[in-house]
Amino acid sequence: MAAAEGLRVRDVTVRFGPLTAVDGAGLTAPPGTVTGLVGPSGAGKTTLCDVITGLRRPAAGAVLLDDADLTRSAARERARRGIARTFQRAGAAGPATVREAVRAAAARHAMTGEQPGRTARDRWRRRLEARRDAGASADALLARVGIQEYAERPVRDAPPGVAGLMDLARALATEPAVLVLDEPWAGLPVRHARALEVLLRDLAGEGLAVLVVEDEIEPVLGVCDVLHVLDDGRVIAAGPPAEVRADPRVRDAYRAGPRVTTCRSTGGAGRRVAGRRPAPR
Ligand SMILES: Nc1ncnc2c1ncn2[C@@H]1O[C@H](COP(=O)(O)OP(=O)(O)OP(=O)(O)O)[C@@H](O)[C@H]1O
Repeated sequence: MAAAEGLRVRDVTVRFGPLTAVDGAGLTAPPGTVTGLVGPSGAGKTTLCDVITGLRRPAAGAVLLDDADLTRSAARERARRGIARTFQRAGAAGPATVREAVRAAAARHAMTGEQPGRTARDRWRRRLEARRDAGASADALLARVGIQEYAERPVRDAPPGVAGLMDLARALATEPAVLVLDEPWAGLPVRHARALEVLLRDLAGEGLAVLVVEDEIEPVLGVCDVLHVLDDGRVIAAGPPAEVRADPRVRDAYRAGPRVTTCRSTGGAGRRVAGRRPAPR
């Protein structure tokens, strides 16, 4: 069997009408590694994550996981193969508690994920056991991401940072091989932010390929092994975080000032101006 190579994204291009949001971008996120993807607002990071997770079909390029080409696979198939994701605006509506939301993810995974076993009967028995244990799994995951004290709160009342960690717990409930985290530090109090850094390192230590996406370089500087910088849809630098931060092209990209982009909320008809970003210090 081929060695696990993790996630490989090659030459991806996405267009929205006349706008090229992602322009031949590529990156790798190997197992056992925290990989960073940063770039000024509007650079194309979320669109690239959508391509990785199967929510958007690219005009060109490929997404590979180990030796499988997933470019044409549906989002559900990618999730089944172990690609999990959290979103920028996390959380869910409805009356469910934080614990119930995580338990439901664990129960769903118990019934749909791969289970070891020699016979179909063995595998079915394991599924039922895993579903029965989903509550205990949820409690362990909530403790792992550090939000057990919010377990009985309705999801809709969870502060944004807690909702993000709940989404992370739900993603971990699927026992992923690749974890794509879109702005995971948004809204997190300092205590949780530091704990998240440690958790991401631990997850990589357990063999996961972690891809963490942020606008700014600073939040990911201490946690990533490799950093990619996206600007105007192109990867302009990749390598060790400190070297990438010092790269003049990266400093220029962050200094470039407001970026005029096509506005999502108007279906591409309007324009918006992204805020000025401070250059990395
Ligand atoms: N559905 C869409 N229709 C039209 N334009 C879009 C759509 N989605 C994204 N865009 C545009 O594509 C470009 C890249 O957007 P994207 O959200 O991927 O950037 P980003 O780097 O994730 O930005 P942010 O950090 O602000 O989320 C932007 O110009 C954006 O306005």
